[in-house]
Amino acid sequence: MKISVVGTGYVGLVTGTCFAETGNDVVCVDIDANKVKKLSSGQVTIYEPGLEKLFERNLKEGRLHFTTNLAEGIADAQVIFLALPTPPGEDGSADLSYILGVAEQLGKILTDYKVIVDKSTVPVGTAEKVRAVIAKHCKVPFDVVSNPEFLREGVAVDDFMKPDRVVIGTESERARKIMGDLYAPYVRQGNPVIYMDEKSAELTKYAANSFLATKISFMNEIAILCEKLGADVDMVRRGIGSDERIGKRFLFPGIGYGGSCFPKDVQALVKSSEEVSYDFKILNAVMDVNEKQKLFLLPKIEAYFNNDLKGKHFALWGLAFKPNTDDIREAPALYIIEALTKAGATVSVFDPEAMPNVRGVVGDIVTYAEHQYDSLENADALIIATEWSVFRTPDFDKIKSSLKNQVIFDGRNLFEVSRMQELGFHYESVGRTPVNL
Ligand SMILES: O=c1ccn([C@@H]2O[C@H](COP(=O)(O)OP(=O)(O)O[C@H]3OC[C@@H](O)[C@H](O)[C@H]3O)[C@@H](O)[C@H]2O)c(=O)[nH]1
Repeated sequence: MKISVVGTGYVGLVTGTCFAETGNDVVCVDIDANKVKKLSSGQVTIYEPGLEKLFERNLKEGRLHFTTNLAEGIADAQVIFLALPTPPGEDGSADLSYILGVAEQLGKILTDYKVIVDKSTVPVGTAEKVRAVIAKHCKVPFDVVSNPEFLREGVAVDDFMKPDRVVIGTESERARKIMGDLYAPYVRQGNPVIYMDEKSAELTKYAANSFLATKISFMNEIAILCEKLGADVDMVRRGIGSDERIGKRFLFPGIGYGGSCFPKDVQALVKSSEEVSYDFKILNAVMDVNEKQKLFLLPKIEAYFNNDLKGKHFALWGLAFKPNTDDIREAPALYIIEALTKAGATVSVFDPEAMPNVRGVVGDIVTYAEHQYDSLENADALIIATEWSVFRTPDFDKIKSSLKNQVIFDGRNLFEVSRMQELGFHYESVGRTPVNL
C-alpha cells in the first residue's frame, strides 16, 4: 500500500519504518528540512534499539522516502498518518495546533479519497475536530480514523511489529477495510484488531497509559507500607502478580514513572475530565504519589548523612527515565540531581546513552564520567536511578575500593538484599529491609 506519515518524531519514524518493513511504500513528511536531509541520507535521528537496521534496509530498497513537501508526500498515498506532537499546554491539556494545522493544509490539497489517521495521542473528540477542519476546504470524500499507538521506548520496533492489539476507531466500513488490510501482517500471530468508534479509541490510549501509571503508583505506595510494616515488596509483588487478574507486568516499585507519555497522558486525562466537570480522584492521587516518589531516596540519604549534604559527593548511575533509551523527559534522576545540588552536594553521573541529553539540560552542575566506575571516585555514596542491564552485576570490589563509604541507595531494587548484606554494603532500596552497617 502507499502510505504517508506526517511527522518523523518517535512515533512517526518507527511507524513509517515498520510499515515499509512489510512492503508498503512509505513517504514521511516533516517541516524540519535539516532532519529530512539527515534521514534521506540514511541517518536515523532517534536512539531506538533495532530501528537502524530496518531503516537502512528500507531506505536502500526504496520503500522509505522523506520530504518537506506535504503535497508531494501525500500525492499517491491511500492512507495518511498524522504523527505530530501534542505537547501539554500551560494547563496540562494537549496542544492540538500541529495536528489541526496539518489538517487545514490537507483540506486544501486533497484531490481524491484518502484515509487520514490520528496516530498521535489526542484527547477525545480530536478526530471530529480534524474532520471538521478538513471538510471546511475539501471537495472530495475522505475518512478520519483514530489509531492510537502503544509502543514503548526501547522496544518500539518489537511493539509495533508484534502489537498486543491494534485499535481502529472509525464508523466507516471503507476505512475499516483499508486499515484492516494494512495491519494484517502485524497481527498474524492472532492478536486482535479491535474496531470501535473514534471517541472510544481516543480514550483507550489515555486509559491504557493511566491504568499502567496507576499500577506503578499503587506498587510504590505498597513499597512505602512494606518499609513501615517490615514486609518485603518483592515478595508482595510476586504474591499478587501471579494472579492473572493483576498480572506480573508493571508491578516494579521504584522512584516513579517518567518519560514523554505517562506524566503527560495522566495529566491530560485529568484535564479532559475537569473540562466535563468530573474530578478523576484516582489519577489526581497517582500524579501526587509519583511526584513524591521521584525523591523517595532523598530522606534516606539525608538521614544517613545526618541531614547535612553540604560538601558531600555522590555517584549517580542512570539518567534516562528507563533503560534502553536516551530519553530524559520527566526522568526521576533529574529531580535527584536538582535536590542534591540544591543541598550543596556534588554529583558525578554515568548513563550509557543519556549523558549528552542531560548535559543539554543541566550543563556542568554535574560531572560526566567516562565510565561507570569513574563516577565512584571519592564518592560518599552510590545512587542508582535507572535499571540499565550494565548496572545489574557490577564489580562490587571495584565499587568498594572506589567509594569513600560502602553505601548504595538503589531506586530500582537491582540487587538482592541478602547479597548486599554478605558483601558488607550499607544498602537502602525501595520497599525492602535496609542493610544498615
Ligand atoms: O513496573 C514498572 C514499569 C515501568 N515503570 C516506569 O514507568 C515508566 C514508563 O515505562 P514504559 O516502558 O511504559 O515507557 P514508555 O513511556 O516508553 O511507554 C509508555 O508510553 C507510551 C505508550 O505507547 C506505551 O504503551 C507505554 O508503555 C518508566 O519511567 C519506568 O521506569 C515502573 O516504575 N515500574
